[in-house]
This record gives sequence, structure tokens and C-alpha cells, in this order.
Amino acid sequence: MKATAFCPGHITGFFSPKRHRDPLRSGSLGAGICIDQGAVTTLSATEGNRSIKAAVDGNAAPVTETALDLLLGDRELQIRSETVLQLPCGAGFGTSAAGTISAAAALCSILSLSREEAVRAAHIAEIKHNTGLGDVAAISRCGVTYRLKEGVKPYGRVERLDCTPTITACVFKNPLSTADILTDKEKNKIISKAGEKCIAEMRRSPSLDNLFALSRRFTDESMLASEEVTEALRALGDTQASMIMLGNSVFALGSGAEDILSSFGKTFVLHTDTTGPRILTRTE
Ligand SMILES: Nc1ncnc2c1ncn2[C@@H]1O[C@H](COP(=O)(O)OP(=O)(O)O)[C@@H](O)[C@H]1O
Ligand SMILES: CC(C)(COP(=O)(O)O)[C@@H](O)C(=O)O
Repeated sequence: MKATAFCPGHITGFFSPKRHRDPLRSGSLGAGICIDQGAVTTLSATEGNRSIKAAVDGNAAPVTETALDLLLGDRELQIRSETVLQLPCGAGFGTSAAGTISAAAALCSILSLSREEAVRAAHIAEIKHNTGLGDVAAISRCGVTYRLKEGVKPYGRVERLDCTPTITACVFKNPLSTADILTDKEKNKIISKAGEKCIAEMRRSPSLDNLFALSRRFTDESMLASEEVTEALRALGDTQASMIMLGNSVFALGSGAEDILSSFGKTFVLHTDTTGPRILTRTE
């Protein structure tokens, strides 16, 4: 059996890590936008000795393999999974989450497991590998969201804003490793403090304007911005824009920012995804 699934990516504007012993309860508070480009995975399951092999753009995919292993249980099946990313990885588009969810959703469709199970397995894998905290929860809710309680269902709480903005993103040369930042104790302290203040403010007054304003405040306070990020944001002037967490990249409201941003790096015009992960094709 074969299934192909798509999963949207996710841009985080600000976040505050929240870790617990149970990965399902762990994650982050924060806010971000689900985008209409992400990952497409084609996965096949054939009878034979239990084995799992997953690749993302031809490279090894340990995060995906962790999720597929959880879902497969003790079934004697050979699983082959190939993910194609539509956006660069390490740029804060949640590619590890999108890649893993799309593979998990494809396997769940073949095994007649629910979408919730795909989400849970992908979240556990992201937490385990430190490649993401809140992306899976946000993507499973889709749209523009803010996260008031960390983790996935039944523990997490993700609220949605009633808007579907178009975004221009710009990616600079050197990628930023999410795992490197998330495992740095000093950086985590600064991020947590800055993120807590932003989510408290967002809870008081949830809006797209505030998402951008608070993301910008978080960019200033978290001290994660590279020189390119700082320069690009300066060049954008009054345009609502901020750093993409956690990437060496920025996002701006609307498609008008493309002219300015294209002189800094590779640009992408992205739309809000409000459908979430989905199966594209299935064959017996
Ligand atoms: N599904 C996946 N499984 C394993 N590794 C992945 C997966 N997707 C991306 N990666 C790897 O993770 C790293 C980037 O992850 P991360 O910094 O979290 O990117 P992003 O900001 O796009 O989520 C890269 O080294 C990439 O090759
Ligand atoms: C910001 C991040 C911790 C990582 O995001 P990415 O680099 O896109 O995987 C995200 O998962 C979040 O909690 O908001």
C-alpha cells in the first residue's frame, strides 16, 4: 500500500519553551502562522520483516523514523518513506515538523489510525530530537494561532485568530540549527523570559497586529538575530515584520515586501494554510 500526504509548514514569531517529563505535555507557548508550503511524503508499506527507512530530500531522517517507529508498533511491515521539502530547512519554517507529520499521516492512513495519532507521534519525535516544540501543535490546529498551553491534545491549548494573511519570507545564507539553540541553557533562559512576556500580552489582546508587534519585541529581547536579520528589518522600515523563529530569516506582512527583501536573500510569498495536514493520494 502506498499513500502520499502533504503537511503545511509553520512560522513561529515568538515562543517560550515548556518542558515536562511527558513529551505529550511538553512544547512551547507562542504564536505563529501555518503556511501553504511545507512537505510532501510518499510512504509505502509492504509485507516482510519489520523495517523502517525514511529520507528527507534524499538525506537520513531520524525524526521521521522515530515517529514512524512509534506508529508501527510490532506490525511486521517494511516501511519506506520519502519526503520532499518545499521550503529550505533550518530557516524556521518547521520543516522537521512538516516532514514528520506528513510521513506519520501517510502511515496512519495505511494503518487506519486516526490523524490524532499521527500528530502525537510527530510531536513526541520533535520533542525527543529537539527539532521543534510548538510546531506540531500549531500545524494540527492550522491557520494563525497562539498557544496558551504547551503540548498536543489532550494537554495543549491552541487558539486561532480569524485572519489569513499573505506573508513574504526571506531566507539568508547560513541556516540556524533549532536543536543547537534549544539545547543551550543560557539562550533558553533569555528566550523563556522574553517569550513569557509576549504570550501574556497576546492573551490580553490577541490580534494579527499584536502578533507582529510582539514577535518584533521578542526578536529584540531574545538576542537571536543575525546581522542580516537586523539589517533586513531596518530596511523594511514601518512594514510589519520580524525574525522567523528559529531561522536565519525574516517574515513580513503582505507581498509588497518582496522588492526590498529580494536584495537580502531568497524570498518566498506564502499564504496562510487553514486546512492542515492531508492525504493527497492512496493506492492499494
Ligand atoms: N523529518 C526530518 N527528520 C530528520 N531530520 C530532519 C527532518 N526534517 C529536517 N531535518 C533536519 O533537521 C535540520 C533542520 O531542522 P530545524 O532547524 O528544526 O529546521 P526548521 O527550522 O526548518 O524546522 C536539518 O539538518 C535537516 O536536515
Ligand atoms: C521555534 C520552535 C522551537 C522551532 O521552530 P523551527 O525552527 O521552525 O523548527 C518552534 O517549534 C516553536 O516552539 O514555536
